[in-house]
Amino acid sequence: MAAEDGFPAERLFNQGFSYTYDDVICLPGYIDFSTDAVNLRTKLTRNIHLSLPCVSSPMDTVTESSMAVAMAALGGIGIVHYNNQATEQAAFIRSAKSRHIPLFADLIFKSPSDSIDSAGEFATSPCIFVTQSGNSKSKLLGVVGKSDWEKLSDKDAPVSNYMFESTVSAPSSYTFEQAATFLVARKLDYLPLVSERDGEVVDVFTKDDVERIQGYPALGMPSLDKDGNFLVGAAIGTREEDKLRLEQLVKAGADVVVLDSSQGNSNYQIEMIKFVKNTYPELDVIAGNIVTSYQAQNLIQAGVDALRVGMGSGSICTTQEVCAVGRGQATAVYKVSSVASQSGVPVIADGGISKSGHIVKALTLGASTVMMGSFLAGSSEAPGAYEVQGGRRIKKYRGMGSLEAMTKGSDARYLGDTSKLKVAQGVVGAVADKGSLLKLIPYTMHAVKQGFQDLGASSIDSAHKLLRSNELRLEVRTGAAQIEGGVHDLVYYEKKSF
Ligand SMILES: NC(=O)C1=CN([C@@H]2O[C@H](COP(=O)(O)OP(=O)(O)OC[C@H]3O[C@@H](n4cnc5c(N)ncnc54)[C@H](O)[C@@H]3O)[C@@H](O)[C@H]2O)C=CC1
Ligand SMILES: O=c1[nH]c(=O)c2[nH+]cn([C@@H]3O[C@H](COP(=O)(O)O)[C@@H](O)[C@H]3O)c2[nH]1
Ligand SMILES: [K+]
Repeated sequence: MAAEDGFPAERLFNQGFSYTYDDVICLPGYIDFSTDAVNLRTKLTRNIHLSLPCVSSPMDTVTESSMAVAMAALGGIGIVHYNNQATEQAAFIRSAKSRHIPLFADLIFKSPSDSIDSAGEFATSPCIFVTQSGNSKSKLLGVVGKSDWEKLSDKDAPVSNYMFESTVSAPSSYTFEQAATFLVARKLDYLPLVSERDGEVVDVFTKDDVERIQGYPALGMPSLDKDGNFLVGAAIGTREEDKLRLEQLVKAGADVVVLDSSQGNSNYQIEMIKFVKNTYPELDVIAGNIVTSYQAQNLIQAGVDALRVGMGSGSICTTQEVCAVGRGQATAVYKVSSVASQSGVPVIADGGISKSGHIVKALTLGASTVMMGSFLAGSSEAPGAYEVQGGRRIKKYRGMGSLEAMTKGSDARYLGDTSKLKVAQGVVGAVADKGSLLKLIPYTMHAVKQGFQDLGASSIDSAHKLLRSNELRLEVRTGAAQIEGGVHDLVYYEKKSF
């Protein structure tokens, strides 16, 4: 029996302090396996398994179709936001479910009689597709490549005059490897991927994409539904109209629904959980957000399949300042998961993740997955374009409770209902460019595996066993210990993570 050292979680988190990830530190355990032997396979909900514990947040600057596709391709999942009309949210889900490759081309369509005004029209795609309707909802007639258009003498001519009609395409069911082989073998610059069902162009795959994706770490096991399509989640609210919204989302193929509120322990959520469970018994429901055991018990009793934990911990959140309600995220995750684990309900640690070490702590303190907003919002798969500010590439990131997001939401959801008083619980800001998720997530997960190895946990389950058996030992870091734990006393340094 080893000498008593450090505190077990149940003692550390019962002293009346609200701790966040940075306040606590895990003491190392015993290593008898390699980093590569660490398996991060986990559960999002009672019935949904993921090969990575990563979830993207339902925010309008984080998760639309490109994010959902990339997250699922990596083995995590994206939750599509609902700050829009139900038809738009359903379209994001349909689009993500129709893809098999983590690409993010923003396709441009023209009808045969349209012309192309400027090279700027090719900004997001190397080619422009021509269909009868001028949108994706009809069969592909031809393609115009940017370099071909630039060589034209009469640029005002309708595209039908010069489009390339016998375009080579591949079925949208192709995997990355199949499509890459096809493109390389035929020496193509780009390859449209076309739905076998109706001939619609689902995506376009370029030579650059092949090279880019081949330069990233190998994709792990993707998150797929029973038909082999990517798993995609969707968020909704708890109002009457959200029931109608949900009907459209389920038709579009949503695999799981998140009831998105800042304080989930309400009659509105409990009623909605019951409605969803009665109407769609096959659909898993994630409720929240919550931070206490009491809140957890209520939602578990109502029949939730997972709990989303975090109130005011998010990078853009001002809830604790405005409402004086919430909890330090480490305490919240530990307390909720202690109750939820007794009923087999997985916990999603939502908000406050800015480093791989935070992910290690969240999972070690009982969470099965982490949900991230700011960590992912600077990736190329997040919605919106990059801007350059002070020589840095940045992307906009905003809270869903910011005035700006609420105004947009009310316009879309409540058809311009501006009569309600709105008080912000979030801010509008920006985050730094992080490149593609296809690189960011594998490196981050490798760092998490290194943390697990140090702890002596070869899986998320074994980390939870160490926690519950009190073998996991923790301590609170003083302010000085936190400074010591970071980089210090250097005149100059460059921090490059991978
Ligand atoms: N995790 C966090 O710390 C926080 C997250 N947020 C995010 O901001 C967004 C908005 O959050 P909330 O303001 O909590 O949204 P919400 O729509 O759940 O709640 C807004 C207000 O409407 C009320 N309400 C909900 N359903 C109702 C019904 N059926 N009938 C009557 N009243 C009803 C609620 O009680 C609340 O007062 C969400 O995306 C949320 O995730 C906002 C603040 C904190
Ligand atoms: O108090 C809040 N006001 C807001 O406007 C807001 N918008 C999002 N969220 C929550 O923050 C989480 C993302 O946090 P991170 O950027 O730290 O990952 C998200 O997943 C949400 O739980 C909000 N909280
Ligand atoms: K905060």
